[in-house]
Amino acid sequence: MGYILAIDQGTTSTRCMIFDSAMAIVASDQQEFAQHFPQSGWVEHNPKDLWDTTLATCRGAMKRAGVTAADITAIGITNQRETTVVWDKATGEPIYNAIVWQDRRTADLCRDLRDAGHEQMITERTGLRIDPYFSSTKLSWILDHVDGARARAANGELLFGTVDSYLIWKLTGGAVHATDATNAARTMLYDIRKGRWSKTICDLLTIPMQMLPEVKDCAADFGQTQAEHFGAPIPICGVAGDQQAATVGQACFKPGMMKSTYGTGCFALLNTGDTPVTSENRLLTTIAYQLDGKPTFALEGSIFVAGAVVQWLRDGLQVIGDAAETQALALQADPNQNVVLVPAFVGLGAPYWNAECRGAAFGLTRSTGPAELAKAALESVGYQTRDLLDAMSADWQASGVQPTLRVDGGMSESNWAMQFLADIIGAPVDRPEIRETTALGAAWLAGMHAGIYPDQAAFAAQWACETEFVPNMADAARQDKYASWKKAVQATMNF
Ligand SMILES: Nc1ncnc2c1ncn2[C@@H]1O[C@H](COP(=O)(O)OP(=O)(O)O)[C@@H](O)[C@H]1O
Ligand SMILES: O=P(O)(O)OC[C@H](O)CO
Repeated sequence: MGYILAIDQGTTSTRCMIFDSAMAIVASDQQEFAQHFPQSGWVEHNPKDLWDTTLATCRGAMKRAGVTAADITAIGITNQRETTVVWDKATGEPIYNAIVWQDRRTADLCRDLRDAGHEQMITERTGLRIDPYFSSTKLSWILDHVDGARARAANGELLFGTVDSYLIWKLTGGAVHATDATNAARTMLYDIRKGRWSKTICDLLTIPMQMLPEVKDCAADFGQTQAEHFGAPIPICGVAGDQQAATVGQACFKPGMMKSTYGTGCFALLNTGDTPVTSENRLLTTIAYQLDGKPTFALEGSIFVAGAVVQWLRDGLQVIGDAAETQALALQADPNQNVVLVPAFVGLGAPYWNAECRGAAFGLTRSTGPAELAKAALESVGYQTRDLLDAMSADWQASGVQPTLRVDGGMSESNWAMQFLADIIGAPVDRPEIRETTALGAAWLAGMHAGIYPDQAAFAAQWACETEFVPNMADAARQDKYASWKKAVQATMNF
């Protein structure tokens, strides 16, 4: 006993990490899986891949750690959010691929909902904007496009879930159909103030409420895994969407604390305490975590393309062989070229919310090469974060945002990108010693619920900074560079 297994089911890979009783990582395993792009702007995953990689990485990590199910006290699950799965209640078989959070296929349906005047009602309840990003219109699309699905759903034959729900269902052998409040808050079907599914929105989208999972706290009993998966049952005691798990893992427990995670996309969450703050600046209001029945709220800025721009340099343009090469390239770039890259590959998220525009590069010359493009790619992530932080400060002026930004995720490994981030936001950027904050957050939720990990205050006291990036750019240069970015974004949206 004494180990916690954290499953981190992300957009491009599934990871499993085993933490010991002191919350140190003793082993991990990771598997990538296929991304499917059936049409422009569409992104799907095969749910079988999500499940298979979950099982394989859990077993792999257990083997590496030399532990059996009997050694594991509890499982914590964290997941790519919003991604939508619908499956047959009797067989557990999905009726369609998982529609991924990045997928824009429901842009028209979202426009229709806005044009019909539903945005205010939906935002008041869910804290979200009407956008294809969230689960509800993806669910509606599946019910409309899979033969007979609406009727079967109405008949109680189909279940809906975000990826956490689907994995819980599979792990427990269909015994538990549940999610946690943070994942529910991303569906655009959940009333974050009342803490229950919104009948009004379900009726509007003709979604039978019986297909929705039960909503629990982030630290709660989510059932036990079937013995056949890992050799003996293991209780599932913690669940949170990946960005919320990172907020927990970064110990952003006090109002005003903020983290930004740089994976495929970038997601900044600002803890606003027990009050859901309505954004005047096109940010989202969401649940940061829910413990003992009490939600803590956050303002969230979601950027769809962060590390993905580096993947594009590697896989699309093939100008780098590995993500880490961008750092050396950025250092070699000609400082006199002002290349601005707007990576709107799937439109733009916060604070622009433009589903239709696509990416653009400005300031290209004949001597622009991989170095300048790599630099512009890393800079684009800093600029997008600045957009979010400006919006957060404007929304939360009275209470005050703490000046330091805690960062994590794959791209936070890049010292160059993190230094540029500090420069362009004009505030310190703190990178923690434990970079696997998402898995750590899920592990802590599970371990705390199981009674083997410290309470919130003691956990927060353990957070340790590895590097603080201090701003080192003249104000005038910062203003000039950011002004170029704003012009480039406008031009991209006008194109
Ligand atoms: N050293 C690096 N410099 C720049 N980008 C990086 C670096 N290492 C990883 N990345 C980017 O970070 C992303 C992977 O981060 P990760 O947190 O694993 O993402 P996800 O959970 O979304 O799959 C990739 O998009 C990759 O391009
Ligand atoms: O898989 P990630 O880490 O890119 O996170 C995806 C987000 O949860 C989408 O909202």
